[in-house]
Amino acid sequence: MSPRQHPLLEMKTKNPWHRPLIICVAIVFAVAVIGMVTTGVIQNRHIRQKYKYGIVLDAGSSHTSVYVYQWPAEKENNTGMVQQTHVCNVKGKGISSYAGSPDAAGSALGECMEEARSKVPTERQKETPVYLGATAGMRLLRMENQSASDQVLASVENFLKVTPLSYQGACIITGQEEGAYGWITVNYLGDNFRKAQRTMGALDLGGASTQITFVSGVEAQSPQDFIHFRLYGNEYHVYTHSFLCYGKDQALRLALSHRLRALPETTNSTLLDHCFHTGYRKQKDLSDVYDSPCVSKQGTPTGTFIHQGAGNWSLCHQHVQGLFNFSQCAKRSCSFNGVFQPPLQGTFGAFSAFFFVMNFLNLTSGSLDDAKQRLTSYCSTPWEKIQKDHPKVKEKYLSEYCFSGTYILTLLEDGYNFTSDTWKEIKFIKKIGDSDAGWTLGYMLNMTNMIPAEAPDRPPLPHSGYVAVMVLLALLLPGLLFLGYRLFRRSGSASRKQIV
Ligand SMILES: O=P(O)(O)OP(=O)(O)OP(=O)(O)OC[C@H]1O[C@@H](n2cnc3c(O)ncnc32)[C@H](O)[C@@H]1O
Ligand SMILES: [Ca+2]
Repeated sequence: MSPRQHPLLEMKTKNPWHRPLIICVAIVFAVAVIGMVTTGVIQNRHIRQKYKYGIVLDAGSSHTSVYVYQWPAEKENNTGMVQQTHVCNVKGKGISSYAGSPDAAGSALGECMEEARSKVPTERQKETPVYLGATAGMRLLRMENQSASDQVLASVENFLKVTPLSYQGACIITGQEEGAYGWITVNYLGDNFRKAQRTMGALDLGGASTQITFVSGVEAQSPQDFIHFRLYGNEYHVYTHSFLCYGKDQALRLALSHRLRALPETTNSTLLDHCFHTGYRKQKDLSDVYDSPCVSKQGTPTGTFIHQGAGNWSLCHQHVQGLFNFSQCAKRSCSFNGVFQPPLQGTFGAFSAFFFVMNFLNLTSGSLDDAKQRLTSYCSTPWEKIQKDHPKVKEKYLSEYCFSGTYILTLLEDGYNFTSDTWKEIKFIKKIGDSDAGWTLGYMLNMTNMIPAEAPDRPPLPHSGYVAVMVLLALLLPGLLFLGYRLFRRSGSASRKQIV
């Protein structure tokens, strides 16, 4: 009998797509696939990221900078999310220089505040916090003249209060806070907290103070030099010390005053300075040296002196060493001036003037001995050649690089106890990613509670992993159903064949 004549075999060769059940299953399957793809596309379409913003004013001794930060609105507590998007340097000197005309301190911030505001979308401005932190320049002014310092702070406060932003306050931060926030900044930017990896110490050299901060396993000898942090579920025992008057401008004043002491008290006497280049000669006011609580004086010195360079690094080094007291230490170990410092630990990020000066002198890499040799040759270069080689550099900075470089080497080696071996642990840095190394970011993270003490609980899979697994399973299931159906049919028809 031919297959055409047998009704059962005839049914077997019929096109299965004509069966209503198969058609239904195919339609449902197609709708499910289309639905899945559409949901995936809609769900993952590009959503315009919403950002939050924060502004911090760093009112330093030498100048004020305005920093704008931004971070994704829904990821506030994920570390590494805050980025610096803009910085504006306020024209003129630091706010402490307005002691004689405090009313002008606030309006001096105008241009930069306008620029910073323009970086924040209008609808976010009302909720954008603004903080001003003043550092060593204002600490010195407060020591000298509390009412002048209050008036300067009131002036900046009155100015910032009337901007459309959310003003949160202006204050003089302590040296310890300055050191700790600088340490938080470099480690936040290095993602060391979230990854629970070794932290980096922070070295900050300003105009009026300098800070050293690092994690130490040593028991606290002087509790005031230690801060305890619990960040992201990890404990940090951090040593920090700020040396007021040991920023590079105040150190230069101190050095000049030591040398002036040895001169006869006649006006316009010549001070021969080995930290300045031969050929450098300038008449300066005594008040520029003595007008600071960092410099001891009798009465109010007035008049002028001739500042003349003599370019000799080893003599300059000796003079600079004279600014520190290395002999007295009542604690187990000291940096200088009898200040406790535990043994150095780990790598260090050295920023602000540490970077400006060492970068100019090309000393950011190489050994300590190298640095000394190159500085010896730099300091002995005549002033005329230095000026010719660097016509675009500000004369004040240019004339001071020999002193500043020598001061930095002395502070790091004799002061903080870095050696030829540990020198390589110092990384001279300006920025990490797009953000400047400095205390301002750490300050804002702290004020806005953006680094939680505990790490937030996370689902075991990241979102993308979860979506991939679900899609894979969703595709696999109909496939398996179809395979099962085919197998079922095959075994069904085989048993029917046997019956036939
Ligand atoms: O922290 P405080 O002590 O309050 O001071 P500051 O915040 O004003 O200090 P900075 O780090 O801004 O600058 C440190 C010093 O470096 C100087 N400086 C800035 N840019 C420089 C450059 O390019 N070359 C050399 N020196 C520079 C500046 O005048 C200060 O004396
Ligand atoms: Ca500073």
